[in-house]
Amino acid sequence: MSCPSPTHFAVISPNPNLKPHEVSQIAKTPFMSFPSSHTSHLPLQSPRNACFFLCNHMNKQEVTQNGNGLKFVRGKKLLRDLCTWGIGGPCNYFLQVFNQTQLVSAIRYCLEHSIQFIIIGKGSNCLFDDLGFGGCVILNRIEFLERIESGIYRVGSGFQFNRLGVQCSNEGFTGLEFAGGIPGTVGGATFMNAGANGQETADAIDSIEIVTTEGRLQTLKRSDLDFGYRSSPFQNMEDLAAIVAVTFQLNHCESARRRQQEYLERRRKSQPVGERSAGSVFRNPSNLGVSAAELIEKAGLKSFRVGGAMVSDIHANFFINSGGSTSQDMLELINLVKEKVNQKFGVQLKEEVLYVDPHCSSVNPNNDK
Ligand SMILES: NC(=O)C1=CN([C@@H]2O[C@H](COP(=O)(O)OP(=O)(O)OC[C@H]3O[C@@H](n4cnc5c(N)ncnc54)[C@H](OP(=O)(O)O)[C@@H]3O)[C@@H](O)[C@H]2O)C=CC1
Ligand SMILES: C=C(O[C@H]1[C@H](O)[C@@H](CO)O[C@H](OP(=O)(O)OP(=O)(O)OC[C@H]2O[C@@H](n3ccc(=O)[nH]c3=O)[C@H](O)[C@@H]2O)[C@@H]1NC(C)=O)C(=O)O
Repeated sequence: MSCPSPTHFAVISPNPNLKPHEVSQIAKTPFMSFPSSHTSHLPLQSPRNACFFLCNHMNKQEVTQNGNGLKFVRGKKLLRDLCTWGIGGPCNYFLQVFNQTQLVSAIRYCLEHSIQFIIIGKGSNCLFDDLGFGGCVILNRIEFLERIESGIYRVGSGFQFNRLGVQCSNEGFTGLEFAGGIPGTVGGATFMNAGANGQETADAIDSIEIVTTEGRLQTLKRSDLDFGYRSSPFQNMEDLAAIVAVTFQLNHCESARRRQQEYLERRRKSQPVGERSAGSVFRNPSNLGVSAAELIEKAGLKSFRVGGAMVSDIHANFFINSGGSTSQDMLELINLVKEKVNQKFGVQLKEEVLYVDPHCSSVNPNNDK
């Protein structure tokens, strides 16, 4: 399906049966439940209609300002400019927040006006839809870094994770060397429990500050939280609005800097750095002793493509937007690869990337709990 432009949205009639509360309803839908041509399977009262309904109002007002002076850009911001895959249509509301006060204010505004919202960092683990997103995208720019004491860093959730990894390693602390090449934010890495080279984000965390959907601030101790491979309690936390800051506790280590540079070098050789990707598309299957990439390569799928979406010829678990990939191309490629790997090896791959439904919150389809 081609990407409708904002003007295209404007001529589509809203569904007259749709009530405002249905538009803002949070409906978490697993990635895997989307067939490759899901648009043709939608029932009439689907949230996709809700998206048309919202988008139909887009261009009337370009900026909405809330009581605290926050400016929401209306209907103009393209999601493809906010993610590493470079895919995605317009979002109905968009704003950037630079501190906790702005974040809380934005969340309250969305809640009071029944506008569904998502928080994004670098968009390095997201697949947006060509239809865009009918709610509000809040871009996290909370980027402070405080050195509390030796080896203890309190960092804004919008701080670049790779920058943090390089900085801590250069200062002689171990625990985040792997972060050196990860294109996300501290918030995204904590939410996903990002990992590489045998290290994981959660292992370096001391505490996490969050805002709840009621606008309350809470500090959670790492020792009270249950993290797993690419999983965090935040993926299932119903009253989480956003992670605001994370405190890391690291140990001194002479070789941290060298190790960080080695990891980065290894990444440059084994991954398609510089291409438009979202990192690993699938999680590695647990307890099989084989990686998702190996299975995809052995199924003969390196360089396999659907439209502008392509399996990387460098690393088979990286799918590339080789130019002009639509969200549909990428979804179809993901589904085809899953099918073929399942047919050949009887292994059901599970996505690591998150699909942001145009009318729903993004979801992690593979929460292990
Ligand atoms: N190992 C590697 O080489 C790579 C790893 N990655 C992983 O993906 C992560 C993605 O980071 P990033 O690009 O910043 O994330 P994204 O902008 O891609 O956001 C992905 C999702 O994470 C959640 N999220 C992000 N920030 C916050 C926050 N502050 N509070 C609460 N939830 C948040 C949101 O989920 P929701 O909308 O459901 O709330 C969001 O939809 C990386 O840090 C890493 O873990 C990505 C690429 C390569
Ligand atoms: C990129 C991500 O994280 C990466 C992380 O950077 C690397 C490095 O530690 O290890 C994981 O990849 P990975 O398991 O594919 O690691 P690699 O070391 O590249 O490959 C594992 C095995 O697969 C083989 N391999 C790799 C690529 C390929 O095209 N074909 C292939 O057969 C390799 O030879 C190796 O034997 C993380 N991915 C997951 C899903 O766990 C991400 O999360 O987005």
